[in-house]
Amino acid sequence: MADPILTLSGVKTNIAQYHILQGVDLDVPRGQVTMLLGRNGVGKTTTLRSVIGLWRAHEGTILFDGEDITRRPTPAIARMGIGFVPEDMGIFSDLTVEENMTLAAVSGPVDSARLDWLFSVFPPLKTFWKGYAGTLSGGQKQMLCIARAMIEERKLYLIDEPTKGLAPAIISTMARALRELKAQGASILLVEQNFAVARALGDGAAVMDDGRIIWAGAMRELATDKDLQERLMGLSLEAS
Ligand SMILES: Nc1ncnc2c1ncn2[C@@H]1O[C@H](COP(=O)(O)OP(=O)(O)OP(=O)(O)O)[C@@H](O)[C@H]1O
Repeated sequence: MADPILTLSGVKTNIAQYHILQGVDLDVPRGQVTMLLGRNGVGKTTTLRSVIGLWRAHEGTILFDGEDITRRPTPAIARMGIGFVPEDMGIFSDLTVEENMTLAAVSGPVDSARLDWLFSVFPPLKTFWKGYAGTLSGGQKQMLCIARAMIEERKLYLIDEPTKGLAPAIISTMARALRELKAQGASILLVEQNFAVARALGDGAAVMDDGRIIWAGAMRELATDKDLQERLMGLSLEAS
């Protein structure tokens, strides 16, 4: 692949005594949306957390934009241009939406043009700007979580199950936001269980099983091949 933005080679990550990642090889192309798929518990979240340094890979290498980030501390990795949206959202309930967003802008004051763009994609953030994040609905909290990662331009976004438990209208809002992010030139690695969303947004897909990538290719190839889906994930994604 020509010059991927992120490359994992033979990444092994242990959590306590468990060998969770058992040699992950993955290329994330520049300017594309790559879907990380697979059954529950196969290591998708652990892969994202290993990239950003919240778990430490004990073997293998992780290259971001040509630089080895395998042993760098998380803040240094983030500063190089990686935004991370964790599955548990990680917002501050006791702070306002404004305070949550301001804290997320680590390199200086919030850029007003970027904020206007985020308000246009996530209108409730403008409506509840002075409200406490803890009082937002589940969907609004997820918008805030993603908007925090987007408040500054990043080269790569790692996003863990952004549509989990959300209503269809909010899923559409999320999808639009991610499309706009990609249109701005960002690369995205997205864990997504909702295959309709994965198919609509993904350029490429990588499927994990048991701590390894067992298939990688074009999303359209996976989306049109039910046998492949069943073989890779043991179920028809069309049905999910
Ligand atoms: N803090 C932890 N302590 C012990 N085991 C953990 C911990 N976090 C994750 N694991 C285990 O690591 C394995 C991979 O988990 P991970 O969250 O990466 O999977 P996943 O593919 O993202 O699954 P899901 O779709 O359910 O989030 C699972 O067996 C899980 O139980």
